[in-house]
Amino acid sequence: MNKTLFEKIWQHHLVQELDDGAALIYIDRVFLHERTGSIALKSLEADNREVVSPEHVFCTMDHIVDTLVGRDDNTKVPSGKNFILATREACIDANIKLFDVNDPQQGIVHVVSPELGIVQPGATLVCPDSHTCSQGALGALAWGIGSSEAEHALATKTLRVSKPKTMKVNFNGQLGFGVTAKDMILHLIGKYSAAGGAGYVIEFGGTAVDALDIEGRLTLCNMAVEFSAFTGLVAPDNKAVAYLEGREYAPKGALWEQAVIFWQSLYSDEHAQFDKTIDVDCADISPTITWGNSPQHACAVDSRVPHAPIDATQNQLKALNRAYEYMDLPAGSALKGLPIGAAFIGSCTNSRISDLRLAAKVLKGRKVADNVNAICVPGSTTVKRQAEAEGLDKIFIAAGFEWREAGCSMCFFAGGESFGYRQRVVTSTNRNFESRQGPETRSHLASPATVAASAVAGCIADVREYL
Ligand SMILES: CC(C)[C@H](C(=O)O)[C@@H](O)C(=O)O
Ligand code: SF4
Repeated sequence: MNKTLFEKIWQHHLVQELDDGAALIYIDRVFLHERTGSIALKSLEADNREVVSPEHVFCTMDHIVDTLVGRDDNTKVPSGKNFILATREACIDANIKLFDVNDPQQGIVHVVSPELGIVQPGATLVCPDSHTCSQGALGALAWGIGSSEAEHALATKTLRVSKPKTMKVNFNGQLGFGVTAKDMILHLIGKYSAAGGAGYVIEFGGTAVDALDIEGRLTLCNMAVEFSAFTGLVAPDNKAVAYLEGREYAPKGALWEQAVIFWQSLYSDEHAQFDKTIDVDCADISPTITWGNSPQHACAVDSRVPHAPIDATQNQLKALNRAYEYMDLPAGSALKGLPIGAAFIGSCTNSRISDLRLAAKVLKGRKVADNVNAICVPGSTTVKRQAEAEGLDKIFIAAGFEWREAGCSMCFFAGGESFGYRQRVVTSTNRNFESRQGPETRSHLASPATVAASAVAGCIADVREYL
């Protein structure tokens, strides 16, 4: 007894302890995408190995696929089409379920998997993509791997894993007005650094996490990897059960009843020991935005770019000076009111229906400022259709947003499109690394509500003034 949720899932999947402290872990599901999945499948084929259990493998076109309306297999990025064609062919050969370019269920892997009930509480799921941690929101052990590990998982349904330490992060109290799951995770990383979770699997809990809906928990877990964690997860509760019921790949009938009973055993026991615990008081969290070139450069939207701490090391000083220079924002600059050139709502962090509803609430009856290139890319075709059924597309378009097809799009320059040289972008994505959204783009990570408010204002804005 007295096990953490992670320990329970680990024990259920332990095939064998290995000599060096690592373990062989059983893998329930593998999800692939055209950027890295095609490489794993091709290499498996070259080695004359087979996908051992194709019914547990899924693949989607999200990273390179174009998101312009009327798209086909052609892409903005040279050679992108080859990835799409190779992925399609490999999935057909291996008999893998593919959510192809114009499939009604296509979308970003971490949006599609929960949406279709492919990820489930207590399961292990891997994908050669770092934001697989998102899917821990449903109480699964889901983590990002490399292409060669994906090959191993495809061929053997197992993976060699070094056991992570355990961390509990409690978000206590209630979220303030205008504060979302995105602000929670940016605040955490801003306070404890982008390396704060290194070596740990993090269970998120506390009253504010209990109060989040599943989509908010997906956003929270999405950025566990930006905290350097092995992955993040949330214990499945009644909301998780209700969320999964009736979804296409969720169990049905008697299997559903059995699954729910099992899922109800998935929580950390009262006296379970974590290697580390962090308590966050939600009263301290404001709408949060990043100012620099790392997700740890996060601060309240109504604050100023921080000065280097007096005890900063030479390396820290160097990194801070680079961030000030790259972002063209000296220490002490106010964030609110800083003019922007673009606004992006999308990505596996914040492109679900609740994100679009929230942004539409801000945009309704308002117009995007002149000179702001505003783009909304729904996370999946299902989200897009749902938004259209609710009339949200009309609100986005009337405000001056471009309304796109689903995919990773401009979260990641690999899609071949960019916001332009040194453009300042307020973005609902998860990475603000240098040139992430195009050559020397200056990305400010924030919630979709803050992105919408900033698009309207033409500068970084405090969403509380727009709700
Ligand atoms: C291309 C892919 C491997 C990459 C990742 O692993 O995260 C991408 O999704 C990203 O967000 O940078
Ligand atoms: S939306 Fe962005 S962060 Fe998410 S998987 Fe795609 S490229 Fe990676």
